Amino acid sequence: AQQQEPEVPADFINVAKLVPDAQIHMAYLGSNNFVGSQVDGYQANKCYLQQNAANALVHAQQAAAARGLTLWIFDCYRPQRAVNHFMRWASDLSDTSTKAEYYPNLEKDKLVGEYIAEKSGHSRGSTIDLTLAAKDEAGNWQPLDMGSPFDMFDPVSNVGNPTISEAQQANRQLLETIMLQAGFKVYSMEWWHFTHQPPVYTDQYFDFIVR
Ligand SMILES: C[C@@H](N)C(=O)N[C@H](C)C(=O)O
Ligand SMILES: [Zn+2]
Repeated sequence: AQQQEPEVPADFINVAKLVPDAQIHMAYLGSNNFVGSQVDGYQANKCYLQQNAANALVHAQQAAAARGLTLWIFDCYRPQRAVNHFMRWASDLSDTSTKAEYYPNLEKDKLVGEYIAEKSGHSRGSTIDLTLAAKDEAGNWQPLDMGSPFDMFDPVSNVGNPTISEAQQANRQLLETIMLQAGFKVYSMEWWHFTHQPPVYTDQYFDFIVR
């Protein structure tokens, strides 16, 4: 008999329904990510979060909008099978095809732990990876310059890294302030990674497919 796929938990929300103006660009749905291919468990460009985190994100979007900006989302709930895919990728030290773009200064065997979690808050539904975006002259949203791209696994992505410009530091600070005021805490190693406080689930790792 075919195995049943887990359902979306009742208290998980499709964020686009609450925050329709946010830009959603789920990084692990396509191949433009550190794995270099579509990641297991992502089948749609949808951001799911646990209800409390989703409600809080409404406030973050309002604060961004008040400054003429919008939230630009890279990842939200992450199925455990995606994390398992990351771990398979990380253990294959012969595949370094994305090194130049995503971890130019670190060895691949140093990524799991500080930069990629084996048990991720994303799979508990209260964690989101995001940045801020502004409209360009043509009226298209463009991510602000944060001094390093999303998923650049490198000290330059650490919060408080002193080597980036003042403007880049100010952009990171603005993102952190907006998210902090909405109830999220930044992860010190990655300027884009925020967890809503207190997370509702602390040791449950969900595995429903994003579709
Ligand atoms: C992989 C990166 N986007 C990320 O979210 N890292 C943290 C540590 C995680 O995997 O939870
Ligand atoms: Zn993250």
